[in-house]
Amino acid sequence: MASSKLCASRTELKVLGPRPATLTGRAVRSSRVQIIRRRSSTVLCSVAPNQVESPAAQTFVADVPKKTECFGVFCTTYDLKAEEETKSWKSLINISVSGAAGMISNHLLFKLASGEVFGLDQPIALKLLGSERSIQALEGVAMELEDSLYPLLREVSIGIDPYEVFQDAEWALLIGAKPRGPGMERAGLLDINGQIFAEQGKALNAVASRNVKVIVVGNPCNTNALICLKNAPNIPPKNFHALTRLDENRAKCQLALKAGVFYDKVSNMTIWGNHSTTQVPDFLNARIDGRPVKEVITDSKWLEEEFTERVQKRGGVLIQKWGRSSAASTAVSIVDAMRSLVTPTPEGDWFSSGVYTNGNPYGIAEDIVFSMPCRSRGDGDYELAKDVLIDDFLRARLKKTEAELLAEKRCVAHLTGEGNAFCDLPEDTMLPGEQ
Ligand SMILES: NC(=O)C1=CN([C@@H]2O[C@H](COP(=O)(O)OP(=O)(O)OC[C@H]3O[C@@H](n4cnc5c(N)ncnc54)[C@H](OP(=O)(O)O)[C@@H]3O)[C@@H](O)[C@H]2O)C=CC1
Ligand SMILES: O=C([O-])CC(=O)C(=O)O
Repeated sequence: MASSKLCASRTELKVLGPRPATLTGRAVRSSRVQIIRRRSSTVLCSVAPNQVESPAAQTFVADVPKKTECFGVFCTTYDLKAEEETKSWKSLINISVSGAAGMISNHLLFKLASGEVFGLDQPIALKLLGSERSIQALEGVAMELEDSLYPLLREVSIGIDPYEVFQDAEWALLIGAKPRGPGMERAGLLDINGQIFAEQGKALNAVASRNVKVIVVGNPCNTNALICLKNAPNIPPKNFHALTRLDENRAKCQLALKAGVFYDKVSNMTIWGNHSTTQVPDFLNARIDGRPVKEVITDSKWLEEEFTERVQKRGGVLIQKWGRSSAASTAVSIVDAMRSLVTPTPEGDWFSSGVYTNGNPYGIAEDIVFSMPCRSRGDGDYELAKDVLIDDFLRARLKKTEAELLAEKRCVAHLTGEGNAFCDLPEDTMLPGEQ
């Protein structure tokens, strides 16, 4: 049962729906209870016993609705067990998405709603986070979701307060972030976006499911994920991921092209390190048709130089051609990343994800978010892959991307609760999409 935080105006409280019913064994849900409109601009929130008040809640003054609201057709009350088709469905899961009015989300939300990640017996609720800047656009997104008539999409709500939108989230897909503009140093981007992810980490810590799985997409995603998890001490750090699956997919495609095979023949593809141009696509451990890549592609110079750089800079080349950054393929890779956590990894294979380093077997520095090879039993959790080779070439590359992440970490110490920031980035390295 989705809970709702009762947030009312000082002068008037208008509940447009019935209170939520808690029926043992029956999945009756009512989103309508979440619609509480206010007439005055000063808002006071009365917090239900199991809920936490947003720090900003008492002082918020704006015309934009702050309260997360169910949208249109998704405000109807329904009983998931009432009809034959839905009787066998699993209980609904809550997915919160930030940057929901952005380009990546515009692909991703429709994939989630279609059942691509969780299957055709898994109803979902989408809780969309926007901002005052994007709230109108977000309504447009919600209208398109309405018009798509997805059977599995049972609830959609929109809001601008992470403390509302992340309530009971079982998945949090953190996509919204300020893009790096002309002349902006990476350090500046780290600080601006880091503040967004510190705030969202606090909100997740306060109101999300204790077992929420968090995938950070907004760049610089590794360090944003580190900031987020440090601000969410009540959620296991292992639950946080930085998206490097797009890089993995890009690397598989390049190897397939070079080997003259279809990309489903490429396995064991690790992206190590940072989602930046220091990332390391690992051709030592990857396989083509079950054979080590180096046996199939004997051109070492191509592997060490051209392949590596192509993957590292793929995003930038795409922006040059397309005039905007990868949105569709990023959305696909988010679906891949989620599916990899909820379905068992095929025997002998693995997938890449930026995860918290805490006792890793590869000699990577601890206490950063570093992309590594992972395997899952399909229960949402993962373990690091064993049987991974590391030679001198790979070790040197790992050290470079590790140094970058350690420097990024020092740059955001003020946001992770580790003292004063000291920003000495080794060089102003780029995001994959930057020129
Ligand atoms: N890890 C990966 O593999 C990849 C990561 N990315 C990253 O994903 C993120 C989103 O990309 P995409 O959807 O294309 O981006 P969009 O430009 O479409 O923006 C997404 C959302 O970010 C928020 N945003 C935009 N501008 C600002 C701003 N000036 N300040 C604060 N927030 C802002 C907005 O949400 P709102 O106003 O609602 O807050 C916006 O809807 C970017 O950081 C991008 O670099 C992209 C591709 C791959
Ligand atoms: O730099 C960006 O915004 C895009 C990006 O991460 C990528 O294409 O990998």
